[in-house]
Amino acid sequence: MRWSFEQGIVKSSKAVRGGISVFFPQYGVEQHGSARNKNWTIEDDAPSLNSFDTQGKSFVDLLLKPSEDDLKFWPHAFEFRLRVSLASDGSLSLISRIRNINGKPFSFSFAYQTYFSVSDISEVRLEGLETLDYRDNLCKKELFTEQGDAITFEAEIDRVYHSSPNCIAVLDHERKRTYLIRKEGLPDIVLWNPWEKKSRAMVDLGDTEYRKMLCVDGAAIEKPITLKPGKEWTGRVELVVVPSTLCSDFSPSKSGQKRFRNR
Ligand SMILES: O=P(O)(O)OC[C@H]1O[C@@H](O)[C@H](O)[C@@H](O)[C@@H]1O
Repeated sequence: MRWSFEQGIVKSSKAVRGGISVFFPQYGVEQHGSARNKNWTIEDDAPSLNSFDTQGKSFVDLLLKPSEDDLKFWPHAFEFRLRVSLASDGSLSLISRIRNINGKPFSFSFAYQTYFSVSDISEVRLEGLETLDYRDNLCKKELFTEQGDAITFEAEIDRVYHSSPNCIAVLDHERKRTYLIRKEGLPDIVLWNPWEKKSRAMVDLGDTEYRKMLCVDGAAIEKPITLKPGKEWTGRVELVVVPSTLCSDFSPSKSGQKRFRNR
């Protein structure tokens, strides 16, 4: 499901290109926040979650707390718990819980930067973002409105779509498979593909690897989340792969009305 770089560079202080990265506490600033470059600890006795998030799944609980040095750059104490779960049907879930353990409120933006592996970017169609407003990072974050058609890809793209439905579909015609992205607490979707020219300038991306990937990120960016002291925010994403034949009656707008768990 997930795309990973072929000839990238792995350094502990630098995010790996591919897979899923967590952007926190600031999307678009200083490498999208430091969370993705940190060493997380495994938490054996994480505070419990709804039983739906555990049943029939293998999972690991991770914990991130800011160090003294981190607090010099972003002076807000927090506990960030991340549960990564794999269900027997192959679906992958990430549940982030961020708690303010500060004396004062703080605000943050967030994204699960998710690299999907595709047969070829020209074979991909994305459904669920039709007619939505988006900010185009390639046009000074200007606001535009998407047309009524599913999105296809012919050039570099770097956009943040607002108020998106809770289910988005990425259809890969050649592989005849569809990725479903179900999310909760994450109103925005980031779409990113660097295309050819930018790929050539990136040291951790092969010159033609952009054709084999598409980033579709569940996110909270346009309206940052504000957390009062002691409060906790939760943002979930679930990634499912299904044969495209099973998706013929798929409608993101209908699915978006449903709660994440009522599928
Ligand atoms: O190279 P990075 O830090 O992983 O970021 C890749 C891209 O991530 C996307 O989410 C951003 O919208 C882009 O602007 C950015 O270029």
